[in-house]
Amino acid sequence: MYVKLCGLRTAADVEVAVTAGADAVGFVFSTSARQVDLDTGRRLVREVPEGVLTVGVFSGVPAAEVRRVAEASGVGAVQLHGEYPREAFDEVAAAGTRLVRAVALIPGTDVRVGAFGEEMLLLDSPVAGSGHRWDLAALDGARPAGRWLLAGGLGVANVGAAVAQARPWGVDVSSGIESSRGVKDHGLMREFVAAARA
Ligand SMILES: O=C(O)c1ccccc1N[C@@H]1O[C@H](COP(=O)(O)O)[C@@H](O)[C@H]1O
Repeated sequence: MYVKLCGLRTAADVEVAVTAGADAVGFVFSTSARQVDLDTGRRLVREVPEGVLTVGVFSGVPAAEVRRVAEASGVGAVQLHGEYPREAFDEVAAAGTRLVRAVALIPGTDVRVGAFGEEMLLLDSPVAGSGHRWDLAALDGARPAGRWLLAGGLGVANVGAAVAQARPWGVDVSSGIESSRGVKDHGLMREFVAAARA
């Protein structure tokens, strides 16, 4: 079970995520209570050992700016949420990063992994980073194949059941590992990684 912990903002967050065994760590560069500026993001990326994927998370940021921040911060991957067209993915890919496409599972959504050139698909609630759950029954008949991550309102108490029902390749979490909005709870981070893999 691939585990990504998102919305990290401090060196201590990064250290806990890495020692807990996260496969990927996310830094939000767009407007959010979890937003990090470029200098902070660059510094945190340097704290992450090789083997753990660093992901820059963006929503509503023009592709050219995403590419600039991705290059300047040194993230290994970019996660794009929302209405980005295929051309935006191509433009960001030119920075040499890996790509994660984040979408909500609503009618008409293309849920083929790689359809926009991405390596991983992330299925999330319609409001990214809100901690809202969504109806996993929507996956019936629309379950992607391959490298897709489940997100949206996951936490220590529900990740096991969610994984059993959705059968994702991996999971991603932000709100569920916080003590208050934007503040990571290091105990919950460790417990979440263990629970996701239990
Ligand atoms: O966390 C944010 O503030 C955020 C902002 C902009 C785009 C994505 C964001 N977070 C992503 O939301 C999902 C799930 O979050 P949650 O566990 O429901 O809080 C996760 O992929 C985050 O990367």
